[in-house]
Amino acid sequence: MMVQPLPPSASASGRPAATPGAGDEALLRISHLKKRYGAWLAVDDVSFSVAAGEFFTMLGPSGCGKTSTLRCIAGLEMPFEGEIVIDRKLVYSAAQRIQVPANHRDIAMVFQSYAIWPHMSVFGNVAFPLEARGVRGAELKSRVGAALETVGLAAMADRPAPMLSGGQQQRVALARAIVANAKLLLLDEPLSNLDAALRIQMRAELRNIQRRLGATMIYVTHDQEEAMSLSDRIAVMRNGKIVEIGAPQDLYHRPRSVFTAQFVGQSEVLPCDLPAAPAGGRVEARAPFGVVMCTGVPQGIGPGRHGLLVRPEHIQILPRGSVPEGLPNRFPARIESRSFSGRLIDYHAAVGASSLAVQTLSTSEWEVGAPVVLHMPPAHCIVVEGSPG
Ligand SMILES: Nc1ncnc2c1ncn2[C@@H]1O[C@H](COP(=O)(O)OP(=O)(O)OP(=O)(O)O)[C@@H](O)[C@H]1O
Repeated sequence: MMVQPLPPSASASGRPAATPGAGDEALLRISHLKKRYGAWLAVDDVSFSVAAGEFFTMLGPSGCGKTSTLRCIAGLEMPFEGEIVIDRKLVYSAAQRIQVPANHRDIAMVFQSYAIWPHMSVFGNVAFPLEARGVRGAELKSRVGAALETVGLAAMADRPAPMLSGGQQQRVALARAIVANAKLLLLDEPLSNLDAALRIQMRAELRNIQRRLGATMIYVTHDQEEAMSLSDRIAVMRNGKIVEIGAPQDLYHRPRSVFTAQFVGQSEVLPCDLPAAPAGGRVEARAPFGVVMCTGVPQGIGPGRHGLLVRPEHIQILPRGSVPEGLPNRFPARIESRSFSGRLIDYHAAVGASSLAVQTLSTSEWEVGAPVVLHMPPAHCIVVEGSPG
């Protein structure tokens, strides 16, 4: 293994070393990673593992440290603390003063800008990483052909790179990344320069390619829909730290933190008070408009100020006067606004001094000003850690 000594300023973390042990199946393991630009701490104690064949996404707002973390994995940035292990090889360790150069890590990268070479053909672009490793002749032809086949560009091998659409250029970049069979594919907002329709089409293609190849992908995006549709697991990031890691469904339906609840799904979170700790997975939360029975309570939440999340599609609008007796979480409300978008209608309803977003199928319509009852099923009333700002 080629090892580049770290400069004398790189310090040991003092934490227990996180080297891979016997039976460790993670393809990538990052432990307590920190990266600074001058005085700015861009990556602040980031740790996670990614299994072989997993599609793992770092999601967060602009400037939260996603790209810096990805570039540390690639060896394009020098952290100052922590460890990175790729396929059981220690490629970075502050404690052991190890920094394996980018070209000696078993990775390939796809950038937002595609970074394909305009003076080369499609074939030339995809062949480049193999030629750099000494692959020639029939093997080169067949491996480039297979990569182009995978991304649907086999018929365009001879076309000059500038004579391609944005989506086709992105496919070339993807083919170039997969052609060398690197252990780990790193993708930094690869779809963000494409128009909306093509982005959605490429999402599906990317996921299919990943599944077919069984590739391990680390993906960076600030687009929560993209992250949810592509990923096996998502790390939600904020201010250089990981807030929460989970499967898309879990982060959407059972987020732990106010930040995740708001960022994933773009829902409002209301302040609430828990007078007592949950018992048997149930708790009564005091929201601004009344007491809400919640059964969606993450473990470890205690009494005090928290956030209450009810996704708009989980709130039912019922006519006043015909609400079944004994139905929990019924609140009189008035429709404030409505926005028709074809299959769905987005409402805002005033409940006490609060305004709640409600989304229904357009098969049921309510007029602005209509007096209604909002029903919030307890299983969809989620208490999250932290207080909305
Ligand atoms: N080369 C650099 N020099 C100085 N500061 C940098 C450099 N690169 C990134 N930063 C800063 O580090 C922080 C994290 O940047 P990073 O690019 O990792 O965030 P990001 O989450 O990927 O953002 P985006 O989605 O906008 O790309 C930001 O505040 C950014 O301004």
